[in-house]
Amino acid sequence: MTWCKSAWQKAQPIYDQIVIMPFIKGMIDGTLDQSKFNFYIAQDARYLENFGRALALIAARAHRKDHVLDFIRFAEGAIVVESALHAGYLSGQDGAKKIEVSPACHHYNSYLISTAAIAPVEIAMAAVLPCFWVYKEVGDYIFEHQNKNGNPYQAWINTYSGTDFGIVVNKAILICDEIAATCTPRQRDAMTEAFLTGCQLEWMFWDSAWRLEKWPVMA
Ligand SMILES: Cc1ncc(CN)c(N)n1
Repeated sequence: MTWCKSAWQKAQPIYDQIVIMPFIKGMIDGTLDQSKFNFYIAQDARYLENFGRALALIAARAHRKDHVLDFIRFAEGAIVVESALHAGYLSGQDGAKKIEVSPACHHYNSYLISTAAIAPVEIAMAAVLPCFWVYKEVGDYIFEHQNKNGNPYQAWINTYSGTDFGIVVNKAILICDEIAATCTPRQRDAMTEAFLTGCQLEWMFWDSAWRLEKWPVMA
């Protein structure tokens, strides 16, 4: 079995919990409270900047030249394409850009940047894989089950269930399998651990938006 298939099998319980989250159910039927979605999208704009920087760091550290180019393109996709989707949603929000980064977003950003900067590069690649793969699976799931009648979250659903994003995700999966095939069992285990941490952080990100998460103590 490929590393990716085995890692996804281990992540399946987390994925199963993601698709039943109230936030995801609200996107499926289009009833998600607008304030929760606005919170999510404003946090996600801050996340995407850091995700893009993490991908650029991995590009700089990748051993293979084709992987350097792939990660440069991934970084561009996060900063240009995904951010454009967010800009569309954010344009209607007053002062959304001034929002304070939530604890979950802060934690996820720090994990991505520190792992991309100093972890062995195969672990860094595994750590960012859920950012691609979980979103594709969740996007497809929402697309299949969605209420299409005036769903306000249609642009989001179309982006993450779309074929363009699917091509990028398949590439990220392929790269991780190529790298894992050159690793020792111990290195592959460390990749799996990083992948599972990323999946948990994806769950936490949606959960934090549902709760409009605040810091327990204010500055
Ligand atoms: C938190 C999160 N994770 C992943 C994605 C998809 N790149 C996203 N937009 N936001």
